[in-house]
Amino acid sequence: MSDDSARPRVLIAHATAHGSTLSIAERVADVLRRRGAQVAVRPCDDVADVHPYDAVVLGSAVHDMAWLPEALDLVRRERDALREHPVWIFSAGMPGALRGPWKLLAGREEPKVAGPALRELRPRDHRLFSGVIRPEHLPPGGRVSLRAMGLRYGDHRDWEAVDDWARRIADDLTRGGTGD
Ligand SMILES: Cc1cc2nc3c(=O)[nH]c(=O)nc-3n(C[C@H](O)[C@H](O)[C@H](O)COP(=O)(O)O)c2cc1C
Repeated sequence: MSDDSARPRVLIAHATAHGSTLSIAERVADVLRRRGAQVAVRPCDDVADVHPYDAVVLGSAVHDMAWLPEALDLVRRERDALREHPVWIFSAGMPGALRGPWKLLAGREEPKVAGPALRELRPRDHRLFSGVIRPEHLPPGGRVSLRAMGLRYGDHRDWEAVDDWARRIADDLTRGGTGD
């Protein structure tokens, strides 16, 4: 697609504490750009207005079963405008770091962590991706409880899962899924 007016403008807003949510946002952006979209990747705090965009992808790291405050602020601030847009949301957590019975937690966590965004924005889809978790990210108390859960520290990002999700978004946009 060479005519810019025909290329969907997509905002990918993210909230990150240690960078893995941003890396997922950038990966989604790469896929969408390859599929012809014009993509801006911005921290949630820097998003003043979503009106210039045709579609929005919103992602946050998960701390203590909830999105980071700056992502929740964006949902509150831009709720009405976001509801006029097709929105996809993702969370970056640690399902891939859990073992054994604790893995079951991940399925239960998925709808809970993005609760306010799911309720307020009615997104087309939500994914909980695995990010990166290192001991130095956690307070000492958190390290103790996560050790008890058999947490595996490390980089658990699943790029194939991220690419697959981004391709689905691109397919939806190509089918005219911008709601126009
Ligand atoms: C203080 C703290 C609390 C966390 N709490 C959760 C949680 O409740 N559920 C979860 O799935 N992941 C949790 N995580 C894991 C992070 O969400 C995960 O490492 C994510 O990739 C971090 O994204 P970021 O690198 O963009 O900050 C927590 C991480 C930290 C540092």
